Amino acid sequence: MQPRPAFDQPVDTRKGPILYVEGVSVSFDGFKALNNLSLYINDGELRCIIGPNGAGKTTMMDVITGKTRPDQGQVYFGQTINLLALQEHEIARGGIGRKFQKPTVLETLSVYDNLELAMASNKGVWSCLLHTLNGEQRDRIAEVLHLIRLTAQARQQAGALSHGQKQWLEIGMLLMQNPRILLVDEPVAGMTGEETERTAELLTSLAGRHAVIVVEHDMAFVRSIARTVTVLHQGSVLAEGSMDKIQNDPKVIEVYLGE
Ligand SMILES: Nc1ncnc2c1ncn2[C@@H]1O[C@H](COP(=O)(O)OP(=O)(O)OP(=O)(O)O)[C@@H](O)[C@H]1O
Repeated sequence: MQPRPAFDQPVDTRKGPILYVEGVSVSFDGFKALNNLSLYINDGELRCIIGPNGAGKTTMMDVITGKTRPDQGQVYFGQTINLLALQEHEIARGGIGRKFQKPTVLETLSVYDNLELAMASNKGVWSCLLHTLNGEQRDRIAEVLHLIRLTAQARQQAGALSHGQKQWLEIGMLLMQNPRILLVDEPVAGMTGEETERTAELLTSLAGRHAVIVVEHDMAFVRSIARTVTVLHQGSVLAEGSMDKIQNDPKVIEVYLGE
């Protein structure tokens, strides 16, 4: 039940970065949603991406995950794996997981069954649920339940979870595939203050074992988790650095005050 590797070579991160986005441009009817965008993410780092509406954040994630093909540029997973040569499902199975804003958990199944299914996304639902798990697989589910703080809810129907818990379950489902990179889109939208705090703890605990790229509008949340922040504007990187550096950057202040 291990995820099928999409690549026949290991991800080469010996130079540091696990993701290279270089000179990427995407046009929609002549409008440049991404304009010569270059961005490097180190293995295991937690990176926050911010930017005003329409800055290109979603388009950037679409390019990394193979949903949108750029007109120009290169995207590499480690030094050798050309993501632009792969299909969306190959990229997902090969180690780049994406969490969309809206949770897609199976509401009538238990939390546990959702995680079990996520471990074997290429098998049928029933063959997976009828299959007996081995010890290693059970350990992995227990480990992920603990990480996402849903051990006590393991046998509950996913539909009965709070909004925040559903978001964590979805992150857990991605973790079952052991991704090297996790892309997380607005993880705390609609969450309570306490859920937001727990999400910050969860995402920071994942960094190190996974590279985590978080796109988020909530600046207080970004401040609470960010080491390095990248600001996108008009499809390019406007500024990059620590939260303090970003907040005092006149270009960034202008873009945000101009909104
Ligand atoms: N399929 C599309 N067809 C035409 N224009 C598009 C398409 N997708 C995105 N755009 C345009 O490209 C620009 C960048 O959009 P994108 O969704 O990447 O920005 P964003 O930074 O994610 O914004 P938001 O914070 O509002 O989600 C926007 O002006 C958007 O209208």
